[in-house]
Order: sequence, then structure tokens, then C-alpha cells
Amino acid sequence: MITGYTGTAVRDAEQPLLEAGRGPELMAKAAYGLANAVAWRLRESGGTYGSSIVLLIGPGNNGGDALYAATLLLNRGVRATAVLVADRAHQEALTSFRLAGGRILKLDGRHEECLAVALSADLVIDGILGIGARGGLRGELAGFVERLAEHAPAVIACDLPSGLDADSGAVSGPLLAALETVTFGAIKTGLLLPPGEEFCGELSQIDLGLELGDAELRRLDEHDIVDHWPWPHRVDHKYSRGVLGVVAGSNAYPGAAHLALRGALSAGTGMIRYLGPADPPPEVVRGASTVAANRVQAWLVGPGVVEDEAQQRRCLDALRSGLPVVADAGALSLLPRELGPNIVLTPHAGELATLLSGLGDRTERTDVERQPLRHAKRAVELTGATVLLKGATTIVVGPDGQVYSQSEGTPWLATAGSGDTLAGIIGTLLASGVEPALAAAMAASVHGRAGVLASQGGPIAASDIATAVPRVLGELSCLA
Ligand SMILES: NC(=O)C1=CN([C@@H]2O[C@H](COP(=O)(O)OP(=O)(O)OC[C@H]3O[C@@H](n4cnc5c(N)ncnc54)[C@H](O)[C@@H]3O)[C@@H](O)[C@H]2O)[C@@H](O)CC1
Ligand SMILES: Nc1ncnc2c1ncn2[C@@H]1O[C@H](COP(=O)(O)OP(=O)(O)O)[C@@H](O)[C@H]1O
Ligand SMILES: [K+]
Repeated sequence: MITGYTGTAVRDAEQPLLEAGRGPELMAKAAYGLANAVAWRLRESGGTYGSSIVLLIGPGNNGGDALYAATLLLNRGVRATAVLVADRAHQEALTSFRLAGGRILKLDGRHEECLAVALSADLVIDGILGIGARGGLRGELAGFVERLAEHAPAVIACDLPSGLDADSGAVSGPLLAALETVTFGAIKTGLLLPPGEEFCGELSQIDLGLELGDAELRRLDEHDIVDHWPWPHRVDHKYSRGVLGVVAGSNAYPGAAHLALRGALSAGTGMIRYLGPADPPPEVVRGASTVAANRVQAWLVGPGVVEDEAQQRRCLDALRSGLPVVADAGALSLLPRELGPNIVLTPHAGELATLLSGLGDRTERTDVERQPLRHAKRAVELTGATVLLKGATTIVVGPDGQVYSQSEGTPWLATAGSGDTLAGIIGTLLASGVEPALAAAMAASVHGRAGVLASQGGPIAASDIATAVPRVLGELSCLA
């Protein structure tokens, strides 16, 4: 499992060590880790000795880390130029850098020269701002970084890409996209959240020996899926594995029902009872026409439910049944005011904006896209439900505040019906008794992996995702 911590949590964890006078030791560890990562990249692109790096140095300790790292690299034969972008820089680190033979330039009005130097380097180290940043890059510096970013230089970010909000992943102003972000002490939550995540490149973490409390955010890996997936036992039968009720499809949109059912079947459900006008596949049992007359362990409601009163009534009945429910698509506009934590809502950014606006918080889709975690948390606060916000990175927030961020997918997953199969997988997990936030996060992970497996780099249809899910689970089961 990958865990994410806020900048504040990292600062708090550092505090006792700083008070004990161990600040220089922490910086030395951070710098050593950064220097190794840079050396590794330089070796990959032709060798360390004689190569050149340019450091963009801001006013705080982030710049200090970069300067100390460069001092180590100067001693290994790397040529290094520091471009000071603020009116001050970490003094001791600057002195070490200068004494080791580093060249120093000031940005101050000399953009053309600094740009030319940066573009001639093998690597640019972004040491402008770290967890002390407040807001994005501004003014003259923003203009310089914007111009440099247009040339897409090879960048390693020190702790985080400067201008990215360490806690939320929000991006305001220009940012240098990194090949790699070398982060210190703990992975900051903003590095695992959109939109900032897209600028981080590969993530590596340098251990500083900090004592951290509970993580703010988790990202499940394959071992977590193996540990928590409801693998069937030898003595299981279809009822013990869980029965899922599905209310999906309408006369206008029968296809969504098929995809949701295929998603649920692909994840290994014990049985499905289907309510709606579509013709279900042979593996699916037709349920009694009212929700109350069906014995199930969980419901999946909403895919393809549009302008169909009978189906909408069933969605509402399921939402009020007290059982775990995944509410997708059409069901998101039918929600009762009070929801419990065992209801999983699965909006994309546009649907979340509509949902929040309907609850009195006027929100545009772009607001959600700029700060997805904040808006997903707001939806949890207002509804009491578990919220899965879909996207290239899918975020799950549970009512107890647990946050998951899953990012296994491929952009080819952005295809009609893809969300219906995801809802099906969540439904199967809920029917098996998996706790809702974990069910949603595992489903997002497996859905993403299935997309990658089905795609092999090329386009996919939503049904291909469902076809790939059993293979993904088969491969994962080998790790068990
Ligand atoms: N605290 C520690 O013990 C350690 C910190 N480390 C490094 O220290 C960094 C944090 O250092 P600092 O607290 O000095 O913070 P930064 O290096 O992020 O710099 C913050 C300073 O930049 C200025 N600033 C803030 N927002 C700005 C903006 N939008 N535009 C222009 N200037 C802005 C302010 O003057 C602020 O004091 C971490 O990211 C990490 O790289 C590491 O050395 C490990 C140990
Ligand atoms: N760029 C992307 N990269 C990876 N996954 C994506 C991307 N865009 C969308 N997805 C995933 O594809 C699915 C799309 O769901 P949704 O928007 O509900 O589509 P539909 O309603 O057509 O089924 C979600 O699981 C989402 O996380
Ligand atoms: K930085």
C-alpha cells in the first residue's frame, strides 16, 4: 500500500527532530537521496562525469536540499549551475555549493540567459518551493517557469513540483512537469491526487525516519487487493457468496444494464437478480418486480435509468432498503436526503458538480476538476454516503474520512459504458460483504487493471473491460 500524508503532518513529524537539533541531518539525508536519483538519471542518459545540471533555487529549505544535493554531485564530476529565483536562498547550502565549484546566476531580469543555460543542461532540478509553498508561482518567476515549461526540459522535482499544493494536489499558475519527483519523509497527498499528480512523473521516497500517524490517503497495491478480495472458499455456495440485486436500464437505454450486469458477473458474484426492461444474459436471474420482494445482500442501481418511472421507483426503494447500495448514473439524481455510509455514490466530475449544486453548494465541473478531493469530501459531508469520484485517478472517500486514490487505468477507459462495468464490480463486492469504501477502491483498481490488460495500448469497448476482469483476478490470485 502506498500512503500519503499532508505537508502539515510531515512538518509535525519533523518538529521533534528539529527541536533535537537534527535538522542538518534531515537535510543531509534528503540531499543524499536526491543526489542519487539525479546521478541515476544522468547515468541513464550517458554518464555522470562531465554532465551538466541546472538547479532552480527558491528561498527556503527546498532550495537548500537541491543545493546540498548538487554539492555532492559536483564532487562526482557533474557541472552544476544554480539559478537563484528569489531574493534569498539557504545560505549554508549556497556556500557549500559555491565552495564545491558550483556556478551561480540570479534570475532577476536575466530570463534569456537563464533560459538558455537551463535548456543546455542534461537535467533541471526544481528546488523552487516545497511544502512551505503558499499558492502557485507568481509574477516574474511564473513567467520564466512558463517559458521554460514550453520547452519540456528533463526535470527532477525536489520534494514536489514547485507550485503544486502538497495537500490537495491543486495547481495554480505554471508548473514544470517532472520526470521524477524525489519526495522526503513521506509521500505528500498532493502527489497522489489530480490534477497535480500528472506533473510528478515517477515517485521516489527518501526515508527520513519520521514517526508519522495515520495516513491521510491510501493507494491500494496488488497485495492489498489479494488480501481483501472475497475469494470463494471451498465450502461456499452461491448464496453464501452474496446475491446482488440490479436495477439498471430503461427502454431507451438497455445497453447500460448489460454492461453493469457484465461488470458484476466478471467480478465473481454468487447470483444476480435483475429488475428492468432489458433482456439479461442467461447467467442472470430475473428478479421479482418490486425491490422488497427480492432477497439480496446489496443493490446496484442507476446505470441507464432515464425517464422510466418504474425503474426510478425501484432505485429509490433500494436506496431506502438499508442494504448496501452502489448508486450510479441515473440514480444520482434520485437520492433521498439522508444516506448512510453503506451507500456508494459513483459520480464523475460533472455528476458530482450537479450533485453538490443540488445540495445547495453551487459547483461547476471545473471546480471539481481543480480540487477533486475537497469536493468528494464535501459530498460525503453533505450526504453521509461513501463517494467514489471517477477520473484518470479515481478518488474514494468514506464517511469515516478514509481516502483512497487509485490510478491504475489507461485513458482508453474513457469510453461509454466503462462506468457501468465499474458499478457492476462494486456491486459484486458489496454483495460479498466488503466494507463500502474498500469495495469501491478495490473495484476502481481492478477496473483500471482490466482496462490496461484489455487495451494493450489500443482502443477498447466497455465490454472488453468486463472480459478482462477475470484474467486480472486470476493473475492476482496467483500472488495469494
Ligand atoms: N523541515 C525539515 O526539517 C525538512 C525540510 N526539508 C525541505 O524543506 C522544504 C520546506 O522548506 P521551507 O519550509 O523552507 O519551505 P519552502 O522551501 O517550500 O519555501 C517556502 C518559502 O517560500 C516563499 N513562498 C511561499 N509560497 C510562495 C509562492 N507561491 N511564491 C513565491 N514564494 C513563495 C516563502 O517565503 C516561504 O517562506 C521541504 O519541501 C523539503 O524540501 C528537507 O530538507 C527535509 C527536512
Ligand atoms: N483518462 C482516463 N484515464 C483512466 N481512466 C479513465 C479516464 N477517464 C475516465 N476513466 C474511467 O472510465 C470510467 C468512465 O466512467 P463514466 O464517466 O461513468 O462513463 P459511462 O457513464 O459512459 O459509463 C471511470 O471508471 C473512470 O475512472
Ligand atoms: K520543488
